[in-house]
Amino acid sequence: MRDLSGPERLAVAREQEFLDRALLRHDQLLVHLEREIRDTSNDHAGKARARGLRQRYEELRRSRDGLVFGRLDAQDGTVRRIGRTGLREEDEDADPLVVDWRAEAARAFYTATPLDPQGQARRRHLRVDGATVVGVNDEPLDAQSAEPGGDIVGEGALLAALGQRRTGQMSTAIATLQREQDDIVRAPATSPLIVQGGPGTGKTVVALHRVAYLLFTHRQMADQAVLVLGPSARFLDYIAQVLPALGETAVVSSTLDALIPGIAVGRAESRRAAEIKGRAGWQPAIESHVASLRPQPQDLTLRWEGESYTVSEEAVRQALRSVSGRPYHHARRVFTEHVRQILTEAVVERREAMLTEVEEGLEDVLAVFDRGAKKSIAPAGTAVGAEIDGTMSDDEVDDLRERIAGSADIATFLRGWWPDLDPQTVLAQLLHDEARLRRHASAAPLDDDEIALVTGEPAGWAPSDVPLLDAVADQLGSVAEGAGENHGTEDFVADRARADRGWIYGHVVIDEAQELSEMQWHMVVRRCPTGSVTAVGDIDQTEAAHRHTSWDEAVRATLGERWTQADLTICYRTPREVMELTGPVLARAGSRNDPPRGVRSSGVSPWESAVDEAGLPAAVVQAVTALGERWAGGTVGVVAPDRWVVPVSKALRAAAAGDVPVLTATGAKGLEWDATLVVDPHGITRQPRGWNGLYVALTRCTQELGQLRLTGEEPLSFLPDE
Ligand SMILES: Nc1ncnc2c1ncn2[C@@H]1O[C@H](COP(=O)(O)OP(=O)(O)OP(=O)(O)O)[C@@H](O)[C@H]1O
Repeated sequence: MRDLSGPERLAVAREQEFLDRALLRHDQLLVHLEREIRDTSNDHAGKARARGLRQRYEELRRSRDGLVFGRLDAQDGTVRRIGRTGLREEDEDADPLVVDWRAEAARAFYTATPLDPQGQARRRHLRVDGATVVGVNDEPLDAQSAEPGGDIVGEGALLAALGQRRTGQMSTAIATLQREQDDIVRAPATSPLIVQGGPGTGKTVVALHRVAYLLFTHRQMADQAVLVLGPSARFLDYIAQVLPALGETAVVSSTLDALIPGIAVGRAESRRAAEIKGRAGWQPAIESHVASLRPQPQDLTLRWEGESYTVSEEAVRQALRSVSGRPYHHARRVFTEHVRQILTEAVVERREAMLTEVEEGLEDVLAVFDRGAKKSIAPAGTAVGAEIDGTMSDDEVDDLRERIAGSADIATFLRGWWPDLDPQTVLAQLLHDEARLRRHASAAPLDDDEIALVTGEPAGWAPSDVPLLDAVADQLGSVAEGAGENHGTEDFVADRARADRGWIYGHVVIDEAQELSEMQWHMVVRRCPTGSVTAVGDIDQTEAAHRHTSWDEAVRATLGERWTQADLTICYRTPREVMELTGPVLARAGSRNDPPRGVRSSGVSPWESAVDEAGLPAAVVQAVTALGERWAGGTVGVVAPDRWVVPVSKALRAAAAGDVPVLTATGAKGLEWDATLVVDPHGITRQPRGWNGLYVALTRCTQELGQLRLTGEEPLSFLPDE
């Protein structure tokens, strides 16, 4: 620990005193909550209350680490402590002991600057180790302290956080969120928001902190859960700690490939196939295909209690028309209701006709009696006449309706005529039948080559089939009534949501959103039709097969004009020395954007060296070993073109060079290490969208970048600007 100056030592002692008090209160509140949970009643209301209390307990328990990390002194002398969660005093009317970082009252902590002090005089960041305050960083917020262009908030604390060794797990940034990030975290969530930012600008940080903020501010979102979509399982692993650390449990995180319960991707695919199958034109094609599978109008003859009843073709047509906008199985349910109603009416009508006949016959008989016996035995209006007056009572009709509704024979007959369908069979029918494909894809026709490629694909599902399956499943709807509606009995809403393809989420967050095809966008919108979506990404890092080079192109087919864009401009991860290399690479990737501005320097120059093919694996082992030693306690990652991944991994394993990941640029998306070794950078550029891939590879390090190129290739650092 460094020596503290006199004033800082005094400040540390004061903050320690406060932290001790806050920790004591924290522990008291936990005990109090435990007692409350134990004492809740066992009825429905009690259980719901206990669920809420347990959630609060969990949030509070996890907030002990980082309980207080900041302090804001207002110009009027008011002092507020900012922490991971809010803590109230015993006296309910008193000001809170600690303000939750997500509360409006904490906002100035992230946004006040000397040029815009928002009534504040000083911001203080606490450096805390366990339960001990080890230092403070103070930042005066008066106009004299203003620096031109100074847009970094709490610079000392931020640089200390950024300079730390990476653990392989992302950590929270609640103490040092920057102004442009905070604006996005707290932006309204009523329509889609797209956040464009270069590598390392904190897009993932912003996305995850936004989830925590939204769940805190809009409690109803916690009942619907929030969906977080990431590019790979490795990436989801990397961010897995952040939301629980922020106290959030109502979150489902997934890749798009794994989002449909029961469907697993079983094969890879060509880029061409992925591009073709990602196009928005599949949506109308699938709608048209599924619509064509509905039964056609015809006379339907049903048997009821030994008699036949025919629902005319015209009546069937009308009933079909009235359900045309609904998903296939849902439409069948409503259609079945119609038919049962028609049958009930027909049975009633026939009964009544029969009863009328019986009554008329009886009257004739009575008349004969009357004439013969000269006396009346059943004058009109007596009990006999009321029972057999040609109409069925309401109770009788209700009973009939119920029996028809419960009739297994009628249900089986209608299911035979309008059968259950499953999404996988229906999609396979479309994909492997050329004539059908041409017919239904007429709105966005595929050319002959494209048709041949799609119909010739092997069995099993590739990633681009998943959104198609989802679209089919959506058009079909669920077979069982009530499925897909947001209810169930599991304790955690996330478990219910995860198991239900049709779940509607309160909010959806997409990381690396630039990779989404149009059909994947459809899949997202289906899960949140209100458009409460935050998508973060960098259009310049796009590697996916689609051809979009702007957000507008990427989302026009699904979001239309209904979205706004926010930008992140400062790179927190990659040191300035490395960012300076990326300008020409970005230009070659076809971007018109400048790389983001690096906020910090690592003081380590990026390096490159050349090696021949045969010697490359050994050279990687040597370089990785050296980097591992230099960044001991941190992490090293290798990014290489496809063809080098296996040989380089083998060489590292054989040399027992530690647990160093060797990934393609695609696999490295969103990840970071203290040091990155980029292997055969020219090889990376020769892959499709290779310059974008190289841009990803170069921007993964927080400290040091090394490159091993093949002998004879130009050093990338000497690339001319284009
Ligand atoms: N305000 C902040 N305080 C502390 N650390 C931050 C802050 N913003 C970003 N970082 C750190 O900077 C690094 C990059 O952030 P992040 O991964 O969110 O960037 P990104 O924009 O998603 O990058 P990429 O496009 O490369 O995936 C991470 O280590 C993150 O913790």
